[in-house]
Amino acid sequence: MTVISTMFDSSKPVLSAVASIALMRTVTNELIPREVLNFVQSGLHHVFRQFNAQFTIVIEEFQGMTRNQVFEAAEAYLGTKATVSAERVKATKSMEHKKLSFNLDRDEEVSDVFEGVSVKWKLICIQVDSSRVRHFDRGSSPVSEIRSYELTFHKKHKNKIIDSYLPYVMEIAKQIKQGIVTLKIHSNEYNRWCHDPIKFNHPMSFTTLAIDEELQREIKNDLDKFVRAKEFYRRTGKAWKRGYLLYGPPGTGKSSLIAAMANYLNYDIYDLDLTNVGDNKSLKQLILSMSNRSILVIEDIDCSVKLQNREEDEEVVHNGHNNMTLSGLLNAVDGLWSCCGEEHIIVFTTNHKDRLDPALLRPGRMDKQIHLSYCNFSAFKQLVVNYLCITEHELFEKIEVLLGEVQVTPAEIAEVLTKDVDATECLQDLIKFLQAKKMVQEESKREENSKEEQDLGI
Ligand SMILES: Nc1ncnc2c1ncn2[C@@H]1O[C@H](COP(=O)(O)OP(=O)(O)OP(=O)(O)O)[C@@H](O)[C@H]1O
Ligand SMILES: [Mg+2]
Repeated sequence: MTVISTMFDSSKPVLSAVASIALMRTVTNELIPREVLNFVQSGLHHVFRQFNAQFTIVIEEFQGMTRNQVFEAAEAYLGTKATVSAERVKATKSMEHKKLSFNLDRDEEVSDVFEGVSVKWKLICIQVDSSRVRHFDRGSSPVSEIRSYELTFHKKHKNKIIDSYLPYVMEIAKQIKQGIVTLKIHSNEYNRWCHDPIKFNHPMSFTTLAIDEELQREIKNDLDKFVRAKEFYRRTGKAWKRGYLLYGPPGTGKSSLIAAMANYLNYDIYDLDLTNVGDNKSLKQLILSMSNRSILVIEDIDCSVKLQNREEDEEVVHNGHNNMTLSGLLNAVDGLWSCCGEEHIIVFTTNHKDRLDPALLRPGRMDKQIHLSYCNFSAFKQLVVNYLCITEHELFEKIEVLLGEVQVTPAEIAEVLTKDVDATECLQDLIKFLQAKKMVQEESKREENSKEEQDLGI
């Protein structure tokens, strides 16, 4: 008994351990058969090897004064796991977030499995004298604890964890962040963006947008490719931006498509009113102050300021208070994109593509030109789902024929479909509306033809 108490004498841990091992060896060598001893020893050896085979990555919250992005990502990612496997979590919700979020509490552990590999996360918090802490939390108040995550796993999976798991955590965190942050729409007040952007609550999405199915698929694929192409843009030295020109008659869904794009990508919108911009320098400032992952929208580019005629650029174009030029616009846009800012989409809209200066349409400037046209049957069916909640009706056949003969915008159809609560009555009204429109369009076509014939002297 005396020996055992010496063994655990904490003042002499090394000597005690050596003494106890020697004693145990003597005792066991005499009492336990050699084979059993070998077996036990190899088992213990295996256990120790297993124990030592753990590898730990420490992810500190701050790198100097800036917050470590890996820590932020881990925090968001583990928030989704915490309620499942931790025993104590913290719940938070701020004004700008839609949902509750959960975080690990101090010293809590969460396990995770990635492609068959088990890992363990632990939040370590060390209390420190706040006067000695050199970094600040987001609200700029001194923090009194240093936080870090420890990510532990078997050594043999080191490459997989570093090359695949951590990038996966970063990606998931990004998606989570997108899901909880509400979108904003910024508008310019003369030469600067308003301080208080408005919450962007437009319900339009690619599910409710009534455009041709094929076109919709094409646009979504294009956006997906753009978002995934960071590496491509970096490798090719191109700025990570994409320009869209949306053109078509009023009421065909250009603004609705912009809303659907913003909701799809979770990008803020910067709605730039060019008539409100003083000069080229202010325009450049406005574009430079946009945040990453956002859509710059310039609606009705053909009529917002007098930019159509490039020759006039040589002189300054005066539009009331506006001293802005087309070259100014193009330079601001290209200048920004070639040096700073990431994941920017710019959308110009117009009802009259033919009135635009070719410089605006040059390849590389507008990467994609999207024609939003009159309503076809596939777009009509989407509108009916939106407004009447039906997918089939006996009157559809008749409407399909009429839609092939009449130029009608989704906005016009939407208006008719909201007039009545009864689906059949709405569709009957729509048929009447389309028939009347058909007559008017045929009449004006006849007039046009006879005018042409007169001009040609037939
Ligand atoms: N393709 C569409 N899908 C669903 N709704 C549409 C569509 N097009 C138009 N609408 C309906 O019509 C309204 C007006 O459409 P929107 O403002 O998108 O047209 P626009 O092409 O931007 O017109 P403008 O050229 O006058 O700016 C929308 O609020 C929406 O209710
Ligand atoms: Mg519009």
